[in-house]
Amino acid sequence: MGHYGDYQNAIYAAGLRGVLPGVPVDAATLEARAEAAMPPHVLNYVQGGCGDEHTQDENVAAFRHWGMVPRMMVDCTSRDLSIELFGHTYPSPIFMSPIGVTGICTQDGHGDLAAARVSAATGVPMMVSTLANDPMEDVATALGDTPGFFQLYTPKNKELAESLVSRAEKAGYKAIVVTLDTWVTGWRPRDLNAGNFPQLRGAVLANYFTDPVFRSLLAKPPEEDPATAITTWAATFGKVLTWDDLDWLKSITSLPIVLKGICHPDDARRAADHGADAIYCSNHGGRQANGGIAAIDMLSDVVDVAGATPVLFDSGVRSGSDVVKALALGATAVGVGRPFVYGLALDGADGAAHVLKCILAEADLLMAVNGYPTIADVRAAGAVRQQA
Ligand SMILES: Cc1cc2nc3c(=O)[nH]c(=O)nc-3n(C[C@H](O)[C@H](O)[C@H](O)COP(=O)(O)O)c2cc1C
Ligand SMILES: O=C(O)C(=O)c1ccccc1
Repeated sequence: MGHYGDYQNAIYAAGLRGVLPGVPVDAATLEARAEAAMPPHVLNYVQGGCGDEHTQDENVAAFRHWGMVPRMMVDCTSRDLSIELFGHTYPSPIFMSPIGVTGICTQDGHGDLAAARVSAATGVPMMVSTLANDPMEDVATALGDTPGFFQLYTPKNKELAESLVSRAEKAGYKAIVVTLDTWVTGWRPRDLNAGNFPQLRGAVLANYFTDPVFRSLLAKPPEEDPATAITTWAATFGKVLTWDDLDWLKSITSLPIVLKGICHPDDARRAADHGADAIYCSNHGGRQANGGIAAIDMLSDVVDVAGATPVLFDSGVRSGSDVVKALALGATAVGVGRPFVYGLALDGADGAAHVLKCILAEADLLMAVNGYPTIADVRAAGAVRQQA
């Protein structure tokens, strides 16, 4: 079996034939290309965050405070980047974070299906947002043999929540990722200045519009009266969850429950004590609250109290070295967010697959050069240090 790092050889070999990568291999050039190519309202929504975007910038910058320490004289000719999660072995330690507007990031409006095909082709799992342009059942089919996760935005209406969860379970998703930090939208100046919020224009509401419970709340089906369907969506969108709700969530599904948005170690301890199946350390990419600490700077504190409960991580991951650092700080798996969407916008499924392959190639080559043949070695004490 080849290594993820072999993608580097493939790029050089193509170069010898005069074929250059159609989508850049690094995050900065990728983002610049996406800026030039994406429709401004979609770009603003994806690229933007809260307030003056200090937290989202800090998420990226803070990775520089952490440095890997190389080991020598280790046989690294073979690397193993596989991980275990919920009793399943995944070939790579990364996943696609849930991105609610994935659907509108391809010109055909079926970005969720394109991302699912990327997952099928690469084996990188996808977290499918509640906010999708195609119903979760269709996205699940496009995932092929790669396991998928369903990200739940818990509606105020509990029957609707239960319906979404039971559909996810029937469709074959392997976990329910409950997002805790987005029952209300944070203050997003770019979208406010453009007066644009995609959901309020009816984008990415397919999971609601196809849901029998949601439809039963409407006098007329969404196809006949979309405006009322959108208002109904907005009225039921976000339930404030408290710890008591975890028992309810666990009671409505036999799937593992992942709590997304945890940064405080006391919350992580409570999640582990209350039987969450995984903790997802994230600050939503700085899209929900500005002024927050970089998520990566909270990761080891969260891991320290999580005990045997796996900790997933995202927010600011832009490269293979970011992935390895998050693994070294104790993450079980690491989410890639905005970069895969930029790849999708630039070149559809091929572009997004390329972005993920580049991140994996860099991670693999870093482990090779740094003398860490497995993720267990990366997690060994001393692999990463905080630096000024
Ligand atoms: C455009 C966009 C839409 C998002 N939609 C969702 C969503 O539907 N559900 C969710 O849990 N998180 C959502 N997120 C947050 C991501 O899952 C992830 O936490 C974030 O993108 C990490 O930050 P990064 O992309 O800067 O690394 C969204 C993020 C972006 C950029
Ligand atoms: O844009 C987001 O980050 C997101 O996930 C969202 C979804 C619904 C309402 C507000 C934010």
